[in-house]
Amino acid sequence: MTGDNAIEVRGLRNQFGDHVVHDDLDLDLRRGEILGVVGGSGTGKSVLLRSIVGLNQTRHGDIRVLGQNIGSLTSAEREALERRWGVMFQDGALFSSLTVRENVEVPLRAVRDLSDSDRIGLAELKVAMAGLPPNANDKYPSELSGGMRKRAGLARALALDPEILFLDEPTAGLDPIGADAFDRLIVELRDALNLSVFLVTHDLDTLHTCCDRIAVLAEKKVLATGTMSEMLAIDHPWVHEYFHGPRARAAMTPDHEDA
Ligand SMILES: Nc1ncnc2c1ncn2[C@@H]1O[C@H](COP(=O)(O)OP(=O)(O)OP(=O)(O)O)[C@@H](O)[C@H]1O
Repeated sequence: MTGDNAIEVRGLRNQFGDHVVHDDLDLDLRRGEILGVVGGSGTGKSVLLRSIVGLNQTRHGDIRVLGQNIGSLTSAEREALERRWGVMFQDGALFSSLTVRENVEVPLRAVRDLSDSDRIGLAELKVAMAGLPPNANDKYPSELSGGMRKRAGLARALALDPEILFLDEPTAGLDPIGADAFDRLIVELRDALNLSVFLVTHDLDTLHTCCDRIAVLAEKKVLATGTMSEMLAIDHPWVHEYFHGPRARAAMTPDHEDA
């Protein structure tokens, strides 16, 4: 593990029955970068995210997060490490019976010696940082638009001042203007909070707007990592189709970037 990497995955194998999803997969997330993780449907992007945050039992391979091997932690060490990352799942994964502020308060309740008023104040701060108006605090998830629910999920992921932010398809289902605003927010938050961001996406615009590097999942491993211009030079059928196809060309046009 080098000090420059927030996450190091080595030799990861994930298998469900006889279906091998990952085989000998290596991946690094450098500190302070936004890494876009892309790949065809079913290539195991979500399984990879879930393996790193310990929601998927991995039989083979090493996963080190912030210098610690997640396979060999005591439950107290694991709990302490979990407080150093935040996860925003695709659907926001909010508790429907809690308001937005109460949802963000959930992880804060694990912090000892935090008074009720400080907890509420911190939760409201995170809601504002995620770009929601003050009146969103008292709303229930069912009263929010899809984009607002994603921002509420983001606020909860930021609750404990994480060092690493995991985002699973953050712009899926958003209209282009909402998606663009969300992409810019991710970059602003990374810059302001010095986050390292692991971002699973299908969205080429997000790759252009946000990501410092891209990791392509194919053939059960990370087939390539690099910048967008490095991706454009890769001679692999899926990679070429993805980065040179009609949607890629649209995402790269200057008019589109200025929109
Ligand atoms: N708990 C599980 N049990 C059995 N198979 C699973 C489980 N979780 C994931 N899989 C399988 O692992 C493969 C990878 O799933 P995953 O959701 O990671 O793909 P993905 O790359 O995120 O796809 P998409 O882009 O469509 O969201 C799929 O074939 C899926 O059916």
